[in-house]
Amino acid sequence: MNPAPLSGLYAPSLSLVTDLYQLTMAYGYWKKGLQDREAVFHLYFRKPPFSGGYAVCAGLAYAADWLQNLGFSEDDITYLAGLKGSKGTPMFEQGFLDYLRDLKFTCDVDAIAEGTVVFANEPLVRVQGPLIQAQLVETALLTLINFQTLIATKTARIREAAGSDQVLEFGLRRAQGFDGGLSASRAAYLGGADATSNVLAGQRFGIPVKGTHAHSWVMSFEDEEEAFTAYAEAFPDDSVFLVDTYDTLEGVRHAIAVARQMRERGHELAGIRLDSGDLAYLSREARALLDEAGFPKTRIVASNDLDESLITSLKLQGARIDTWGVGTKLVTAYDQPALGGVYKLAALRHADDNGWDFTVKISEQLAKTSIPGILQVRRFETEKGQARADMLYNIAEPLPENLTIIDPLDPTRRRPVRSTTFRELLEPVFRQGKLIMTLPSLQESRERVQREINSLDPSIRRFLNPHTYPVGLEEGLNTFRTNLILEKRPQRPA
Ligand SMILES: Nc1ncnc2c1ncn2[C@@H]1O[C@H](COP(=O)(O)OP(=O)(O)OP(=O)(O)O)[C@@H](O)[C@H]1O
Ligand SMILES: O=P(O)(O)OC[C@H]1O[C@H](OP(=O)(O)OP(=O)(O)O)[C@H](O)[C@@H]1O
Ligand SMILES: O=C(O)c1cccnc1
Repeated sequence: MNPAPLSGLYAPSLSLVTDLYQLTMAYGYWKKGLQDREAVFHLYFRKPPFSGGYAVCAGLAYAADWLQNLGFSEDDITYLAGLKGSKGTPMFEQGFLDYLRDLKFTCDVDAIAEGTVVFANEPLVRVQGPLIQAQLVETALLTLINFQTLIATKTARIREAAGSDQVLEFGLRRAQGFDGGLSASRAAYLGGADATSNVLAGQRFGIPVKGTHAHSWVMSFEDEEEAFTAYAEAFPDDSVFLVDTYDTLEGVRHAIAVARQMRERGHELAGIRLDSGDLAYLSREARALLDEAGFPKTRIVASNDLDESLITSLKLQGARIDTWGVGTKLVTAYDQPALGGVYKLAALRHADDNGWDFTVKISEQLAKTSIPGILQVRRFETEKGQARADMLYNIAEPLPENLTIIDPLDPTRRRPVRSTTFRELLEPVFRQGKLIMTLPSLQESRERVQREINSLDPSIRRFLNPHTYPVGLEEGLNTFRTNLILEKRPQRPA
């Protein structure tokens, strides 16, 4: 295998992108001599975002880039050496700082490919290696994967609502900072947007860049016709006029007048954009005016706080919109601005022999109780590639011949597995710290998203009260987990 060189393409090599507690724990492990004890962590979320039925996995390319460059620079070490505890003494002793200076990433990492549809409790990333390293990478992995998975999922929903219409991502100005904007543009393209207005995302990732013009363009001329004419002179074959600065339908008439002059010079008006008012009514009226005037191919672009539910509603209202410009609500994931992905310890190598101690974090709610083991996700499919059910199982234990999956939240819900067609979702990405996966291109991951979403039943894809896709624990894993919970939870007398 010959993995693509990443080095800094996605994530700058900033190993201090972490929470202080990762370093204090690391110091503690080092002092106790536990730094090299082998550990396994899983990164997963507990509920798909937006009250939806699925999520689209994203961010692995960034995570792989960041992991590949993990290491503490002289500047990092100097900064850490200056950190003081409450008594004014150095937080970390010199021996530990020397250890950090020489630290190289040596873990195994398995992950689900970007663009795959994923569900609650499924490890998107599994990290196995020295405890100190596997713990240190938690924060960065969560930062990168939570946000991009969230935005890719949001965009997949917007793409679902838009059907085969064009979707343009316009969010940079409303994004959470430069990087929020850049990684949102990448995740949005992966999730199904056709292009972005974000020029840096175009340069960095090869995403097509597209756009129209602002109201200020119209306002800086004497009148609308003059503004449109001037824009058409600059872009005779690529003009999309924003028609709502003063009065939308008057604006459409002015656009048509300029389009006629353009046609005389051998050019066609590409489109108009509506950015306010009743987009259903105005798009129908605009379409009628353009068609009557002989411009049936001039596209209608709409923008203004759009999201998947507004797009669905506008389509139901018979809107005649060809292109949806979506900004704020996409890049900020407005209705659920964070994915609550977590990173939990699931196994520790015995101190004295080669076996494993599987670990569980217990919670009052079963939904928050973690799953022990070294997990793999097996997706059972029909012959035609429709996803039927997913099984989480512990690769450290043998699988029985007859498989049964059990709902982790309700052990009375069990399903025998009949399907013999399956694929294992977690794939090797790093072995002993070396990137061994040839990461797919952004384009390939984008195509995967649409294939993956098509593999889901419409009942899981719908926005309102989607059906829950079956994800179960393999029977042996379920029994093991139940017993482990019983063993760890104090049995208080009633
Ligand atoms: N037909 C429609 N049905 C439902 N929502 C619509 C419809 N048309 C537009 N909207 C949405 O309604 C919201 C408010 O739009 P509206 O144009 O009234 O407000 P605005 O942004 O303040 O406009 P203006 O710039 O004219 O003040 C926007 O999110 C817009 O996308
Ligand atoms: O509504 P969103 O989904 O966030 O899409 C992006 C918005 O950004 C622009 O507005 P803005 O008022 O910033 O600038 P403008 O003068 O170009 O309209 C554009 O006109 C959209 O309304
Ligand atoms: O090109 C556009 O029309 C555009 C770009 C950014 C934000 N709103 C609109």
